[in-house]
Amino acid sequence: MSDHSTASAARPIRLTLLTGFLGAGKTTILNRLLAEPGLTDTAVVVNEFGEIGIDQMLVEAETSDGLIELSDGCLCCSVRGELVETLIRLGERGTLARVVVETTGLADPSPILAALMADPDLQRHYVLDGVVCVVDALAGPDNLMSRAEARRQLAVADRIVLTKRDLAEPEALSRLDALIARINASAVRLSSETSEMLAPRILDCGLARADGTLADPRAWLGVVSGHAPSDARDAMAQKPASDEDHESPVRDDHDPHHEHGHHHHGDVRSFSLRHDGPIEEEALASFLELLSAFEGDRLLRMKAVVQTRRQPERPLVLHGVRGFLHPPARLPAWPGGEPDGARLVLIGENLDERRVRDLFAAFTGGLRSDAPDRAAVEDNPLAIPGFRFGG
Ligand SMILES: Nc1nc2c(ncn2[C@@H]2O[C@H](COP(=O)(O)OP(=O)(O)OP(=O)(O)O)[C@@H](O)[C@H]2O)c(=O)[nH]1
Repeated sequence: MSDHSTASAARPIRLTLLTGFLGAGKTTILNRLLAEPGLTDTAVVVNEFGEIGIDQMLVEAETSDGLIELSDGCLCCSVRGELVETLIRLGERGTLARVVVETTGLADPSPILAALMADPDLQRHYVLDGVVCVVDALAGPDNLMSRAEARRQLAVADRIVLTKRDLAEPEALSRLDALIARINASAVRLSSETSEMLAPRILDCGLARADGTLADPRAWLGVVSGHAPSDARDAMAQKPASDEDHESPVRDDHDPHHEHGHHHHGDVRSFSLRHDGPIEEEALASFLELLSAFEGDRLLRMKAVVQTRRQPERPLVLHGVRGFLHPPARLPAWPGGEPDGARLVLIGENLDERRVRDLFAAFTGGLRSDAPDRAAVEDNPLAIPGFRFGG
């Protein structure tokens, strides 16, 4: 890591979360990233789970002055302790431009994301650049079918890097493709086999660009993408879940977090909501409030770009993890000058897609004949068929 004093103290540090199931190839990808030019003023935080030192030895020597290793167990369980303190300490140095946190293969990344959104000290120093999930093409399908952590890691990703394609049979690859499409259709996918540099393809994928400007929100949502071989162009047009889609739920048989109150036996999937034209600010706020109250625990991640009535020329950007909503941001203008209504991408575990769609329809005027209307919902949110208090 260079000790440049050029890094602006006022500019937030971009944080990348590098996740992926045990043995997926995270350290291999990290080593490759760090060998590429341009990763100056970067620190790497590695969490180990009972294997202290092993990954540190694997991460190449020239990065060692920027490598911090955590050792107090699973990152998702200790997130409010050592990781937060380490990140704050790094932030206070004032010289860093980027931090990459490699999670253990068993970590659920969403508490880490939620801490980033909820902790004022972290917010002062950091902006989330993105979540990169490494998926092993050989073991990936089985991991995704049987392990909740693997699904959660994939679900919250902005970028998915497929490794070990060289070892996988074509059938396994197409099974993996289908699982990824179901769990997270909007993330950009790429293969580690590429000879291209990885950094430009997996870093700087958040809304805040390195130069302080804002990226195209549609690319951030996964609506457009110039990178992926199987990008998310169609993700926004995904069909609503049908009963058929639930025929083979991906189940968790070995969730080690059951003692910590994490959900398991979950069906993790993504879907999107779309509204043409602007939405009233109050209606949006009410929708989000109810979404958070009733489905917050099951919402792993939500991203949205919304045209609102009072400032239709300035898109509102929303970013939520579980019950936490990042402070909404207004972009100066619509990319290309064309307002694009409202687009929301929701990724959840056991999320009731039908109820969320009904709720959205109730607040945006797109009512179906069998859905509650907005007045009824506002008078009595519990009137929504199937909603139970406390979700
Ligand atoms: N054939 C093949 N092997 C790979 C590929 N990527 C990684 N590996 C191998 O897979 C093994 C695990 O890779 P790591 O990078 O240590 O995986 P990890 O996700 O950091 O592992 P944990 O920290 O244990 O969760 C190593 O032996 C790598 O050399 C790939 O694309 N093809």
